[in-house]
Formats: sequence, structure tokens, C-alpha cells
Amino acid sequence: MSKLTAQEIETKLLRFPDWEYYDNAIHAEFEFENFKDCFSAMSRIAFECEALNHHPNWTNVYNVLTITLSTHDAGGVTMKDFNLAEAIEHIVEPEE
Ligand SMILES: C[C@H](O)[C@H](O)[C@H]1CNC2=NC(N)=NC(=O)C2=N1
Repeated sequence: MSKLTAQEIETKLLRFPDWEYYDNAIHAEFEFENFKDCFSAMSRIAFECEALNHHPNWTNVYNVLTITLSTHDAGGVTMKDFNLAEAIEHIVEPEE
């Protein structure tokens, strides 16, 4: 899958207000009520990652989940990252 240009990424990000583009990747941080809710979301995200065969760099500190998405093979951001970001949004912000 081909790497998107910075302009293409910024245009797509208009529909992903939680996400920012820098360092050749897209990044988001989500805060939950507590560790249990955070880890529960991470478990659900993990199943989506397996289904999409695309995986985040992520860290969790108590109730905060920080996610970085890029496509290693392409050396940047591709539609695979946006497809996973969309799946993550549906899990984290189910009302949207
Ligand atoms: C072999 C397998 O398809 C690749 O290693 C996949 C797995 N998950 C991945 N996840 C991410 N974020 N980037 C990749 O390039 C990637 N490659």
C-alpha cells in the first residue's frame, strides 16, 4: 500500500479530530475513567488489529492510552493506518 502525502494525510485528518500527524505517523491519546476501561478498550482494539493485520505502537499509563500508527513497509502513513484509526474510533467513541 502506497504512502500518503502530507497533504493527503492532513485532508483525511479533518475527519479524525483526535489524531495528529507528525514524525511520519498519526498519533492520538485517549483518556478513560480508570485502568479497567482503558485495558478493556485495548483488548477490543487488539482483535481489530488482528482482523486488519495492522498493529499500533502504543503505551498505556493507568487510564491513558497513547497510540501511534504508521505502515513500516511503506515508511509512512497509508490507508491501512486510517482504516485502523477508524476502527479504534468506533471502539473508543462508539456514539460517533
Ligand atoms: C507481515 C505483516 O503483514 C506485516 O508485518 C504487518 C503487520 N502489522 C503491521 N502494523 C503496522 N502498523 N505496520 C506494518 O507495516 C505492519 N506490517
